Amino acid sequence: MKPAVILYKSLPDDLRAKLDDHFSVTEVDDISAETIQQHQAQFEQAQGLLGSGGKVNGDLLAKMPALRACSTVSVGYDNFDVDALNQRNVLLMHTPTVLTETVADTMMALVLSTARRVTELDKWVKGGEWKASIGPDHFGIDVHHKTLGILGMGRIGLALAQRAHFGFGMNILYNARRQHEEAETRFGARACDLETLLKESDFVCISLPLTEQTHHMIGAAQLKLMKPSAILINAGRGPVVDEQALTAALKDGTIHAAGLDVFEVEPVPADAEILTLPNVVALPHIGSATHETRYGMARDAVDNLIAALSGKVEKNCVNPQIQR
Ligand SMILES: NC(=O)C1=CN([C@@H]2O[C@H](COP(=O)(O)OP(=O)(O)OC[C@H]3O[C@@H](n4cnc5c(N)ncnc54)[C@H](OP(=O)(O)O)[C@@H]3O)[C@@H](O)[C@H]2O)C=CC1
Ligand SMILES: O=CC(=O)O
Repeated sequence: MKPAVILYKSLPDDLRAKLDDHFSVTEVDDISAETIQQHQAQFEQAQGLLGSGGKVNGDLLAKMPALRACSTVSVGYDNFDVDALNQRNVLLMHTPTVLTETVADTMMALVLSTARRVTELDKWVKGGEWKASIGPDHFGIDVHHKTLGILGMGRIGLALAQRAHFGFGMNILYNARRQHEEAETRFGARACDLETLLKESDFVCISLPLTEQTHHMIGAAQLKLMKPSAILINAGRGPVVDEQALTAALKDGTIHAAGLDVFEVEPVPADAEILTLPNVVALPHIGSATHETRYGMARDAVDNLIAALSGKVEKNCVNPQIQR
């Protein structure tokens, strides 16, 4: 008999067929308490769980006693209680690497669109406001040859550094827990403490995971250290930045602008004050959202679950130490 799995994200037809070849699949809309109650027997029997969004914590695990592996269609896994998974010997698989370049492209798009006011001026032109040659009121600021500080010099940070260094001749600063020799030798990146990075960067770019240590790593005190001309880009996770403090800093000129792909609450409420600010470029968490990359992530997530449930994990595992 094929192992039972719960699928809580729709997949392209060919990948769904591959999943069906290996498993007996129950597809659900989400992993809310209501859905679990509706499909109680299937959740109880499931050995695998594949999808993204929604919390996987002790409460859910208690309802899935047969679970052996989770496969998230994302690289970030802050939705998962890894300690609870470890206690139950449940493998957690994720999709690093496949999305790295695409997310770095998105970050560079936020750098350019905030600095050159692309979305603001697009609205202005389409609103019929362009009636004469533009003057300083509509000027932006240069990106090339400025200093770009990266918080989190992992896979995505490195890909961003490559673009900024080779594409735009930028100086690169970074802050991480350990030294990243590749970034230093290939892109001339300089490791520095958070305070120095905030003080010296023209662009502060966040590609950090959300953890207890990174939660609100950027708050009012940190924003005050930044240059008034500086721009904050966040494509890591919303709660790494205190959004209320950021809103205040953008309103009172503590910093110049922000480009945000992620928010403390997602979807960001339509009446959030931060969305009313002209110096904010807001995106709906599209870091990896291209057809090619989203397909690649779904493909990897399916392969990851097959590997995990057949005892053949070689990569993409968050907690390989618990392999039985
Ligand atoms: N907006 C979007 O759509 C997307 C967002 N993301 C987010 O980007 C994050 C990063 O992805 P990726 O680059 O692949 O991950 P990596 O694990 O490769 O990189 C994470 C980096 O963060 C650093 N870091 C972690 N904790 C701390 C800390 N407390 N202080 C300083 N540095 C820290 C790590 O430091 P060290 O190297 O020293 O260990 C590492 O350099 C994901 O976890 C996810 O949250 C990812 C994909 C898409
Ligand atoms: O936010 C997206 C991810 O893959 O993590």
